[in-house]
Amino acid sequence: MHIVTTIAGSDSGGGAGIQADLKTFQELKVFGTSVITALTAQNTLGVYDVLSIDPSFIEKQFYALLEDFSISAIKTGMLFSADVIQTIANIMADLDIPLIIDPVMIAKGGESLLQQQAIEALRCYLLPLATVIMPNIPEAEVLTGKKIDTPASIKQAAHTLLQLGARCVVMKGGHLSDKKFATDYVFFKDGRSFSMQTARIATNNTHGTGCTFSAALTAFIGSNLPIDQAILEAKKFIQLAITHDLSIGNGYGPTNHFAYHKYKGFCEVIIHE
Ligand SMILES: Nc1ncnc2c1ncn2[C@@H]1O[C@H](COP(=O)(O)OP(=O)(O)O)[C@@H](O)[C@H]1O
Ligand SMILES: Cc1ncc(COP(=O)(O)O)c(N)n1
Repeated sequence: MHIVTTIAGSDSGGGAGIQADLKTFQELKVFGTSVITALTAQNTLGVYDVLSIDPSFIEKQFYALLEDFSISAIKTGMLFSADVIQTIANIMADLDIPLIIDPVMIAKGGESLLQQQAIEALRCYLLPLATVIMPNIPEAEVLTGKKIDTPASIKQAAHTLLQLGARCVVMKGGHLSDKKFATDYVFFKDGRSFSMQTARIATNNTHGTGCTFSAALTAFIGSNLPIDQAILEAKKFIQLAITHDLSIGNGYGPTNHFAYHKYKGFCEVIIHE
């Protein structure tokens, strides 16, 4: 049994954060463990409050896992503050475990999940430790300080993130204006790149898409799938979770974490090398 860890915030609404990650891990048959960085009072309508967890207690959670388990992959989601990022980075720097970073900044409803002062800490301390960083377009713009709206600017931003130390960048295209396709762009340190294109689904039920995608990638990497295959299967997982949405709640509803097993033979992803 492969054991993986999510370091993220709790979403009381169950569609994003720790809850989305553990549901995804369970579906992909890895044993999920967690380090909770913050609690949110949240549903599909919005984030009503955030309670940050003291970094010393975050450290205790992390060390408790490391003492007892052989962890095969770790992901980070909502980290909230510079202190938390520094704490996680200090521990991660001594480990030889693949790290998948979802640089969560803003919830779908517009509430901030990362303090402004934490952006520099993310860039300087955590990003250089990334096996894969998977920003959405607004997050990549914040991390690189450049507007991203053309294929050339996507490539340029990915290269900036690779130069900062990440080994692979998955630029998620959900926020691009393409009405027909949802395209993600993958770039590796060795110069290789490819894109993955799926049909764009007309739905507001996209709460937790980034969390679910990065949790699926963590599960596949933690199960020793080669990285290209892990990224492709994770894209299928999120595409099916969006396609077969659940219509839960009255706002931006969650994705369907059950869909992959039922429909995985029926997901077309167009790859461009
Ligand atoms: N309407 C949609 N239809 C299909 N895939 C989507 C849709 N919106 C987002 N995605 C996909 O979901 C994943 C998360 O994308 P994105 O929305 O860019 O990130 P985030 O959830 O972090 O804001 C990506 O693989 C993206 O292509
Ligand atoms: C605790 C927590 N973590 C992350 C997100 C981002 O979710 P989304 O993928 O919808 O941007 C969230 N809303 N809440």
